[in-house]
Amino acid sequence: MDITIAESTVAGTTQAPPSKSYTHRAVLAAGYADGAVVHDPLVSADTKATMRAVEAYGGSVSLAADDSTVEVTGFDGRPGTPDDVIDCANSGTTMRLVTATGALQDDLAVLTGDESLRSRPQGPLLDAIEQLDGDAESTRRNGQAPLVVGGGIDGGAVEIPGDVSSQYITALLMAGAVSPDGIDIDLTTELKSSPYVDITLEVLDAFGVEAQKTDAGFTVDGGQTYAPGGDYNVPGDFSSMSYLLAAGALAAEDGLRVTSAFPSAQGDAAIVDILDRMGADLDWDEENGEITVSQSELTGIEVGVEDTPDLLPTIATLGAAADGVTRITDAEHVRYKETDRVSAMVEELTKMGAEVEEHQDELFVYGADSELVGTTVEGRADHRIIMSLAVAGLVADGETTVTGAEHVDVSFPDFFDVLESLGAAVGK
Ligand SMILES: O=C(O)C1=C[C@@H](OP(=O)(O)O)[C@@H](O)[C@H](O)C1
Ligand SMILES: C=C(OP(=O)(O)O)C(=O)O
Repeated sequence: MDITIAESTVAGTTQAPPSKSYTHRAVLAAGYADGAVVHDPLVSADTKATMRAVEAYGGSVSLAADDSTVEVTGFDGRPGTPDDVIDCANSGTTMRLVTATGALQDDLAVLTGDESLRSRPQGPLLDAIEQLDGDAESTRRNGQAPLVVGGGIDGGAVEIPGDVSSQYITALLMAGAVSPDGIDIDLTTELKSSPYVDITLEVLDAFGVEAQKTDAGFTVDGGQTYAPGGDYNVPGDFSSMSYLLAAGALAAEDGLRVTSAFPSAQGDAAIVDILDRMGADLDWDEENGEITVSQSELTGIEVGVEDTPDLLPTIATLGAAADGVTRITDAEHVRYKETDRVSAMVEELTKMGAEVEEHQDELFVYGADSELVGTTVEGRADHRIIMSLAVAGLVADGETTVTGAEHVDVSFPDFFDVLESLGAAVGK
């Protein structure tokens, strides 16, 4: 489905969607427990993949008709052998987290996903499972899915790089807690995306599971039980909020208010500081979870995205509409996402008339001396590329067409309805 956005303004109040990262973890933690009710879950293509995986390992998942809760009956620390292949669809988080679950059962589990997911790196996690004497294979022996895992790991010590994906660490911590011996993780390189491990520690703590940072990495004791029968509330998603706030900073002449913006472990809350540094007129009422932002003259800044990879597309769009140079550094791991998002943003913003320069781990966006121009841009079946380009479309001259817009269902299924309800000129 192609979507067109014409140059337009936004105004009003909107609620941020629930956090994808917290929903994945809460649903899986409930699976590791004997069950829990997750309130305000994100119901999206990616989180549904995690729900399917919990069912494949022997849990059951029941979503309220209005999506307000998901009731999980867990497999209580002992995943069963799946009856069928687990389809993780487009979700890296699902694949990584439930690969480690699969290593806990004695038989074999097979995990696959869509073309994008089958091109993403899984090798370091497979190596880690092998270090724990589990079975872990890439069927094509290229470190990518389809994967086959099993072997009933007991736990132990692993060495793993930290600069490919933090999701490997999350996966090992969540599974390690119910392994007999626990898992000690020694990071062989610097950890990127580290706030996502903080989110994991926060969710584990809420389920009564202890895991810690160590000098070398992280550790989790084995033989723990995920607390049964609890209720878990999912906070709003700051990565999703970044598109709304960027839309506000670029196109809300009369201001835009975003609710469900309470502080949490999410690194992507950095979008508030980034917009502030770029000169946006913005206020975060942390107590009431509300951010207000108005259209502002933005200036380019330098931002490192080592902890906030999912913000790169949003920042690139903001940079293209700002004056001066925006330099986005520490971005190499952003190439391992649904698409290579560094190249994707360079190529698509260039089509819109922006001047962008790509390096292996950074990118320079030279602020628009002339206005961005509407044209057809490829969404590349990547939700974050689609949403960022749609926001750029709000300030581009004429009409911008974004291809494959239905892929926003991965993290923000009603993104275009929300944009339209705020007054943007969206054509479906
Ligand atoms: O654990 C998570 O919920 C996530 C971790 C990050 O990935 P990496 O750790 O692979 O950078 C992030 O990009 C992804 O959208 C969600
Ligand atoms: C990279 C992302 O998610 P995942 O790794 O779960 O596919 C994302 O949501 O931007």
